[in-house]
Amino acid sequence: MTHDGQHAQTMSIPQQLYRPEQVREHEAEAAARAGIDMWTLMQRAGAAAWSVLSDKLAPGARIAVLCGTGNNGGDGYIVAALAREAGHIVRVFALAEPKTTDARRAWSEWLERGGDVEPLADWADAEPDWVVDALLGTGLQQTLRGEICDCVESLNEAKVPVLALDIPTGLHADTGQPLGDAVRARATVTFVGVKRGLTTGQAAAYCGHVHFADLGIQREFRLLTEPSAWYLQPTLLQHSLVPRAATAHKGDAGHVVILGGAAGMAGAVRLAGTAALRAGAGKVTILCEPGQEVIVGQQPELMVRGLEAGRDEALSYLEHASVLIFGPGLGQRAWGRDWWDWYCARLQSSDIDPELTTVLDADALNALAQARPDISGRARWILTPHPGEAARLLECETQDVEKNRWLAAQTLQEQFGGIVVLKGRGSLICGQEGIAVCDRGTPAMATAGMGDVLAGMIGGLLAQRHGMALATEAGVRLAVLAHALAGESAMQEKCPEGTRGLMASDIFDWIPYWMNPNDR
Ligand SMILES: NC(=O)C1=CN([C@@H]2O[C@H](COP(=O)(O)OP(=O)(O)OC[C@H]3O[C@@H](n4cnc5c(N)ncnc54)[C@H](O)[C@@H]3O)[C@@H](O)[C@H]2O)[C@@H](O)CC1
Ligand SMILES: Nc1ncnc2c1ncn2[C@@H]1O[C@H](COP(=O)(O)OP(=O)(O)O)[C@@H](O)[C@H]1O
Ligand SMILES: [K+]
Repeated sequence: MTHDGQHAQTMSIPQQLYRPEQVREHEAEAAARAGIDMWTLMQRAGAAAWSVLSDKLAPGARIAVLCGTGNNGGDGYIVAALAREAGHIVRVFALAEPKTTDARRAWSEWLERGGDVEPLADWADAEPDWVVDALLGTGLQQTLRGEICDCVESLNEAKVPVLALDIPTGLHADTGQPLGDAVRARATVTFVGVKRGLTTGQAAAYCGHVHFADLGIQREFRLLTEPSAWYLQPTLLQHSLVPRAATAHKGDAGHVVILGGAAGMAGAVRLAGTAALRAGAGKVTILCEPGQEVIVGQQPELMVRGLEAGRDEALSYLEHASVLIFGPGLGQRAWGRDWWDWYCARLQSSDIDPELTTVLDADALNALAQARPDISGRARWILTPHPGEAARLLECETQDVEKNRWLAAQTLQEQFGGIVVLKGRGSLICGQEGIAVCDRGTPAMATAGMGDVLAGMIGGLLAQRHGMALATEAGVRLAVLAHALAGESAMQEKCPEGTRGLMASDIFDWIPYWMNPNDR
């Protein structure tokens, strides 16, 4: 067995993400164009996985390699052989004999070199320091059952560190949802193209750190198929958020108008308004329920006006707005509902410019879900639903949204137009340019008001987009990414590795940090 070192290197996740079928369909042709056969590709996959695993092991470590009957199992036999060559104690446990030609070759080479294959159910006898999950890769077809399911369950219970090959067994490589149960891996090394299911849904709970190995065929593969999604990386902020001109004045940085803040919920508009300012908006005006001005006005940079619902005075603010954020703290009482009706009517009559970039958030999304007015596509909407709001808009259950977040985001975009941000771990941004995913952020961000801050950041950044030569969709992607990174930084500052106790307002100080990536 050759150790193909040159192509065994792993790299950071590239921007291009693919559906698993794309990888399956094109990997053989890509390999052929690169002048290698599938056996060589399998050897490279095994070597790449070994290079990740070997960094984690103490000398003489015990390793259990769990192999399925497909090519994923084939990769496993190769890792096993390389680990043994390196002097580790390696035992292989298999579901059954391999079924594919290449996997059989890897299996027989393992046996020829004196390796043994034991029944899968006995894996725990090895008392392993690390387990290699080579049970199922992209060939997973249905919910895990029987022996494989028992094995995954016992593996997760044992809490032993696992390196998953290509994808943790049981995780759907497109949706990032476990089919029944799935392996909770410490790390995953994925091959040829990064499957987009590694970046959203439940993936973060199963994949651990994701490594990527292109196996030396990336160039050929990319020529054969278009990416299905784009992976957002912090470097994007550096490329896109150019410094403001030395001669800038506040008029260049746009005016954000926020409509919301009913009695008892004024905090939401205050959070959104402050976030817009921290994102760099030139000025921010809040239109809230009369009586709430004092709460909003405690942030002195915010301009604030209490307005009874349906007052056309609001039009004079919107005429001078670069961006409208409609919905934070709008509430579901008459005040909020009447503003929604007013908005729909004024949009219909073009008293509100249909070109006005408008972030619809929170209760404006609930109003949209209930009323379903015939104005979608008339406005430059950016919808920012969390999965619950998305379910209301799609008239389904939250779990249906989570089952396939790509599909949910795409369907919302088709139904309502504009740009859709489906929030939650692995936030998706879907618009004319396709779908992008942000898998940054922390569970500490699952707290009240964090969505208001995001709406504010989107509005604040888009208000400046002309000065920055930034397209709207690109601006939304950047705001989502900067929001997630600001959340990570704020939690890191309070308690490295912490996951609770963050407040939405804690991230304000980190917004300028991520909005100025070129200035550091
Ligand atoms: N062909 C090659 O040389 C290469 C293959 N690669 C590996 O090959 C994998 C894909 O290989 P395969 O297409 O053979 O697929 P898998 O190895 O993922 O598994 C397919 C086998 O599992 C069975 N199966 C599917 N769902 C099941 C379930 N729920 N319960 C029990 N059994 C189930 C199928 O009937 C089939 O026998 C990739 O994920 C990757 O790890 C990569 O290493 C690249 C190179
Ligand atoms: N586990 C998580 N990982 C990463 N980001 C998260 C996580 N949970 C929540 N977030 C982010 O925090 C924000 C919460 O928004 P939302 O649910 O609208 O909260 P609220 O309505 O209370 O303001 C979203 O941007 C979401 O993507
Ligand atoms: K696997």
